[in-house]
Amino acid sequence: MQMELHTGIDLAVALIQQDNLPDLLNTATRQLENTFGLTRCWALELDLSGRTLHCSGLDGLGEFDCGDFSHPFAHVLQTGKARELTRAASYRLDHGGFQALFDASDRPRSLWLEPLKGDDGRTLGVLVLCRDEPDWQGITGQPLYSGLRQLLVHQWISQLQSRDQIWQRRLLKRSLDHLNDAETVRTRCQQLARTLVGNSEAITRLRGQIVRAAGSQLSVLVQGETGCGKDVVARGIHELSDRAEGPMVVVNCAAIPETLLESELFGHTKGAFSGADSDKQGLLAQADGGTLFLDEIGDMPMALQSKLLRVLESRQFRPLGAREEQRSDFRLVAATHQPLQTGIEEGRFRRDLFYRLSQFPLRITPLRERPDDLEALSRHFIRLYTQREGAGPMGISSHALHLLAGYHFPGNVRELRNIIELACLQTPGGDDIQPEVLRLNDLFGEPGAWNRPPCHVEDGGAVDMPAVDEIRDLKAASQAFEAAIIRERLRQYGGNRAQAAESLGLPKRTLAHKCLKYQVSDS
Ligand SMILES: Nc1ncnc2c1ncn2[C@@H]1O[C@H](COP(=O)(O)OP(=O)(O)OP(=O)(O)O)[C@@H](O)[C@H]1O
Repeated sequence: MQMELHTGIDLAVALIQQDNLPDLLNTATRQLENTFGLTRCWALELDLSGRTLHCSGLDGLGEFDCGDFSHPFAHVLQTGKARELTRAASYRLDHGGFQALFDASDRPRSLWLEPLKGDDGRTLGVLVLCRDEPDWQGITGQPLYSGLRQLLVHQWISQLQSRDQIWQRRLLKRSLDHLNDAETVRTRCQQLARTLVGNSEAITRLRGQIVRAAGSQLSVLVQGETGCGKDVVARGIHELSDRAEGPMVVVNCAAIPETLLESELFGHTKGAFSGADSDKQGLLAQADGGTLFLDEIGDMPMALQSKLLRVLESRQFRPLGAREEQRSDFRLVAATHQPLQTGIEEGRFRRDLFYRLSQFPLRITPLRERPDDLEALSRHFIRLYTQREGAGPMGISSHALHLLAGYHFPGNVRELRNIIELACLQTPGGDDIQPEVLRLNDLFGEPGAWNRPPCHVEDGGAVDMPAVDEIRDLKAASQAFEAAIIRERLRQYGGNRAQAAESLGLPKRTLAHKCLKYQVSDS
């Protein structure tokens, strides 16, 4: 009796010491084997779904579907009662998992199958005892057996509870993280809405994407028509990123002459080429710790594209004339208004560079496809104008907004901004902008928009201009004239910039620069 008490206490202590379910089941089954002289003992665990019993140690065969009555455990669970299974009956059961268990138990003469339930009726699993002596009453009738069995059930439940608690805590943490995450995204989107204005679905979605892009180190490719806000997006990414304290270096690949672009980007040493009279740090080096914004990436020459690809892969580069490689840790944001896909098909843009640039692609919807943004943007530009010029408060009438809504804005938001600023100039402080002062089509207009006699240019094409005595701003008038000529010439050459540039005696890059400046589209 004394002996049995000691054994019982030792066994109980061993069970209580186990701090996870697999160890508990393993210890309990080994104890039962040793204490009661079993050939083998198994503890099958019912999973959370209540549909499958799991038995470890059967090499991938230890899954028992509770609805499959070709193994004996389904019966035991269904009846909730313990039963004996003889060797002869075991042979007849055609279930791979059960046969594996039977084999691994040395094909005993008898098996005792006992369902285990908690006090609350919750089924935990099935206990399987194997031995060659079929007298089960001699074991299951012993107080030591029932004590151990009870303790096993108790510990099993408490392991499940603590596992539940861990899951609950993890779940709670995950949803809190998610909430925090959602809250951060929401605050950052609000912050961004001050510079990237608009309430349309497209812009709201874009703001969310920008916040996510900013939180990563991925290269971002911003695509969108001219004037739709690519620069604003790039700045937003920089300012919301953890590089915000670092520099933001902006390079317009279309505006820098091809011959200079490489030395501008990579820098050079003194004497690297004629005219290089001192060392010069390149823009890549300047962007170290910050963001490099390559605008109009589609205009980057092929030779430079390969070099850029190498830099992006290694973050290393060699200034012109230098012996040593340099390192720069920058995040790249690139932008283009031209579809790079066409450039790739025409062999002007490297496909591998395209993939490298567009790890996080962003596309800005043209303004004409998001009329919901017109009012917010107009009011934003009015506010900027009145603050800058110190003008009195101003609004915009519903008729004026209606007129704007019917316009197609080929120059996108930049064009809207110009239109609003011009209208502000003609609206007295305290008033609302009226439709009459909205000069739509000024730079992009179809012939006749200015309602003036056409001014003929040398090749016979007609360009509409205001009457000379109506001109109040010479610079604006000459620029409008220049833009009109370029537009007309591009139209003549079906949008071919190379031919249009040649016919006007301009380098292609200068024409590209002017198109950019005046928002003249190729079509
Ligand atoms: N959503 C917006 N909210 C406020 N201002 C905007 C928005 N989108 C564009 N703008 C303004 O419109 C003008 C043109 O925008 P931006 O320079 O970013 O366009 P872009 O797409 O980079 O043009 P480009 O193709 O010529 O490089 C800027 O004055 C910019 O501040």
